[in-house]
This record gives sequence, structure tokens and C-alpha cells, in this order.
Amino acid sequence: MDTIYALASARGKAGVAVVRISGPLAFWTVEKLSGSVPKQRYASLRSLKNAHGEIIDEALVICFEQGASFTGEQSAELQLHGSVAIVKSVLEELSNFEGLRLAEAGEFTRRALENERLDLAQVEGLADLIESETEAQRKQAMRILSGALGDKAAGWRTSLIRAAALIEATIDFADEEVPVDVSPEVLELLANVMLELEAEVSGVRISERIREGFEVAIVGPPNVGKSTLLNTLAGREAAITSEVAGTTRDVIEVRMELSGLPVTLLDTAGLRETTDVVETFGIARAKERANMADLRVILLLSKDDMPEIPPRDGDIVLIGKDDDGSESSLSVSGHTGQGIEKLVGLICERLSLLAAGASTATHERHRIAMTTALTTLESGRDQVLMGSERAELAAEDMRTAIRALDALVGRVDVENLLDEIFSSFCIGK
Ligand SMILES: Nc1nc2c(c(=O)[nH]1)N(C=O)[C@@H](CNc1ccc(C(=O)N[C@@H](CCC(=O)O)C(=O)O)cc1)CN2
Ligand SMILES: Nc1nc2c(ncn2[C@@H]2O[C@H](COP(=O)(O)OP(=O)(O)OP(=O)(O)O)[C@@H](O)[C@H]2O)c(=O)[nH]1
Ligand SMILES: [Mg+2]
Repeated sequence: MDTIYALASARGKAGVAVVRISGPLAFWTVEKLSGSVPKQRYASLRSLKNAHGEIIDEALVICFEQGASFTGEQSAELQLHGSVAIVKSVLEELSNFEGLRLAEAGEFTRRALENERLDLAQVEGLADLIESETEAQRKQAMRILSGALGDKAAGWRTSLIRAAALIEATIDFADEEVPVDVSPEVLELLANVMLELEAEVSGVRISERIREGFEVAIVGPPNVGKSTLLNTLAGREAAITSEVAGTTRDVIEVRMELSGLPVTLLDTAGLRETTDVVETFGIARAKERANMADLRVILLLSKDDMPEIPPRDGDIVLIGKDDDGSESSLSVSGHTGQGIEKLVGLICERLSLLAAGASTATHERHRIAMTTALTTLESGRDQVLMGSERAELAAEDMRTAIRALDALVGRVDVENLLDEIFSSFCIGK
């Protein structure tokens, strides 16, 4: 196994820079650089020297023994003064050591996975955590990094192994008298797992929105102040505004954070009948994006206007250009800021309601694995309902579903199915 090293902190000037080393030569490397191996898990101040004996930096060195580190391997950290020259010099020095090489992208985490420090879902959670920019993203990533999906998968696995074991037992002992009808217990186990899987599957789309951002589209007729509203919400002149109806053509996107939720706000072309070719394209885009958006803010000039798009549950409909708040219905003004706070409050409320439906599973990969498992379990349940002569097929479905769910955490073997049969099932008693 190679010993790998890399700069773990961001590139460029910083207060402190961290270089990580992992693999069998980690301590040897520390000894070469600092003259000794400091006490494990203690931050020790050491002079790091190059091959000519010149001091490169006064650094904090931390050693982690094999089996008690992030990667599970023997590893070390050099916490350096965060200068570009120091980092360059240390990396250069490390590159000259026999048996050491620069780590590939994600290689420390890959080793943590290989050493079972993390499961596959946790690896995804770690990647999401590092990508996270908002509070909701951080929380969601932390939950999966903590192993929550792996724990759920383990629970489903136990139930399905039990179900398969019950069925297998009726096959193995087909010639003898089977003392109990296992199908009620099997059906109950399946029903519970399927219910939980369905709940998880239905929340993945929302979890993905938390990861990638909710889309909120501002739509309405031309010249109602959509672009002005976007600029006010964004706090900058992101979109061109003018008194000419039909100013906005392309969809303008602004990313922001509302109540900890990541939001992409969309400004769209004003909706109307037009002979202008370019404007027609813009309107088609506007409708398409409004249709896909998680939430639409429909701006109208008067409360008697009809929205040009079919209204949907949860849409926020309000009157634009109401500078002094004299309208009786919900209204807003991008110029004076009238109604902005209330609008933001409403958007947050609607999105928080959506976000509450998030699942522990967060990725399309999880959704696919769980949907596959669900389909197979439906088939398995039908086999069970058709009677004991379908036991082989039912058991096969259980095994396929278990394999599909094993993909969630990246485990593959199903050999322990057999062990389970003999350990948990007591037949003929
Ligand atoms: N300086 C520094 N800060 C860091 C990290 C790091 O590697 N270095 N981390 C890196 O991402 C995160 C912390 N995550 C870590 C996860 C596990 C272990 C670890 O040593 N685990 C051992 C021992 C556990 C224990 O003693 O409680 C193990 O799991 O066996 C270390 C850091 C965030 N902060
Ligand atoms: N009094 C007042 N004028 C506004 C307000 N918002 C926008 N306007 C003016 O109305 C005109 C149109 O504003 P825009 O924001 O470009 O309108 P829009 O809905 O984006 O228009 P299109 O892009 O053509 O669909 C501009 O002259 C704005 O200055 C407002 O709240 N109050
Ligand atoms: Mg506009």
C-alpha cells in the first residue's frame, strides 16, 4: 500500500495550512522531517527540516496510529504556517521520499471506505457536507454522514433476511411437515419495510432540492415589475429593468439563502400574446421554467387579472407596483420595498413546508436502489400470497431486494443469508 500525501486545506495564502499523510510510511516520514515521532493524537510543535537540514517551518505535528485515524491507516498531519512557499517546499520534500506519492482526488476518503470507517452513503454525505453552503444542506449532509441511511438499510436488511429465512425454511423442509404457516409473519415484515421504503423514495426529490436549491420563479404579464422585484430580493441589479414591456427575454437566475434553505430565484419574460419572434422564445422558456419550479410567485397588475399560467397549489399570487400598500390584497413594490418582508416570509413558509418532506436518502442513486428493492418486494409479496409452492421465487425476490439495498451502503455479499437461516429459525421444535 502506497503512502499518500496531499494538502488538505484550500490552496493559497491562509493562517494555517494542513498537509495530510496516510499509509505505512506516515510516521517514518514525520521522523525524517522532524527528527522524532511525537506522542499520538497530541499536537506537538516541531521544526520541519529538508534533506539539507534547513528548517522549512515550525509546525504542529499530529500522529494517528493505524486503526485510530480518519482513513484507518497510520497517518499524520502537518499543520503549517499557511504560506504558499512553505506548502510548496513541504510538498516538494515529501515528493522526494521513496514510497510516497501525491494522493488522488478523494483517495483519503476512499481508504476510509475500504477500511470500513465509512460506508458508501456516508462517503456521499461527506462530499455533500464539504459542498454545503446553507444550514439545511449542512444538516442534511451531517445526518447522512452520521450513518443514518446505513442504519435504516441495516434495519431493512434484518427484516428481509428474517423474511427470506422464514421462506427458505419452508423450502428446505418441504418434504417434512412444516409446523407453522410463515406467510403472516413474512407479509408483515414485507409490509413494514415497503412502507418505510415508499416514504424514503418520496422524499428523495426534496432532499435533492435541498442539495441543489429550490427554484422559485417570478412570473406574470410584462411590465408588472418582475425584474425589479428580483433585483430587490437579490440586493443587486441582476436583471435589466425598463419601462418597455417585454424587456426580459432570457431566464435570469440568482442564488440566495432564505431561512437556511438554498434558493435559485428566477426572473422570466412577461407572458403575453406577441408577434415578436425572440420574445416568443423567451415566453416559451418562461412557461417551461415556471412549470418546473418548486414555487411560483405570480405578479399581477390588479387582482382581477387572470394568471397566464394554470395556477397550482402553493403558488403565491400578488399585486405588483403597489408602492404605498394601498391594495386590499397581497401586494409588493420593488421600488419602495412595500410587502417585501411579507413576501419573503411567505416564500420561506412554503419552502419550509416542502423541505419538511425530505428523506434520509438524498441521492438519485439511493432512489434507484430503493425503487428496485420496492418493485422486487412487491413481486415477492405476490409470490407469498400465491402459496408455498412459490416459496423459491419469493425467496429469490427477497435476496434480490436485499442486494439492491446493499448498494445503498456499498456492501455486496449475501452469504450471511444462509447463516441467518440456521441461527434465527428454529424449525421442528
Ligand atoms: N485536523 C483535522 N481536522 C478534521 C479532520 C481531519 O482529518 N484533521 N477531519 C477529517 O475529515 C474531520 C474530523 N473527522 C475525523 C473522523 C475520524 C477521525 C479518527 O481518528 N477516527 C478514529 C478514532 C476515533 C476516536 O478516537 O474517537 C477511528 O474512527 O478509528 C479523525 C477525524 C474534520 N476535522
Ligand atoms: N412605481 C413602481 N414602478 C415599478 C415598480 N417595479 C417596477 N417598476 C417600473 O416598471 C417598469 C417595468 O419594470 P420591470 O421590473 O422591468 O418589469 P418586468 O415585469 O420585469 O417587465 P418585463 O421584463 O417586460 O416582463 C420599470 O420602469 C420599473 O422602474 C414598483 O414597484 N413601483
Ligand atoms: Mg423583466
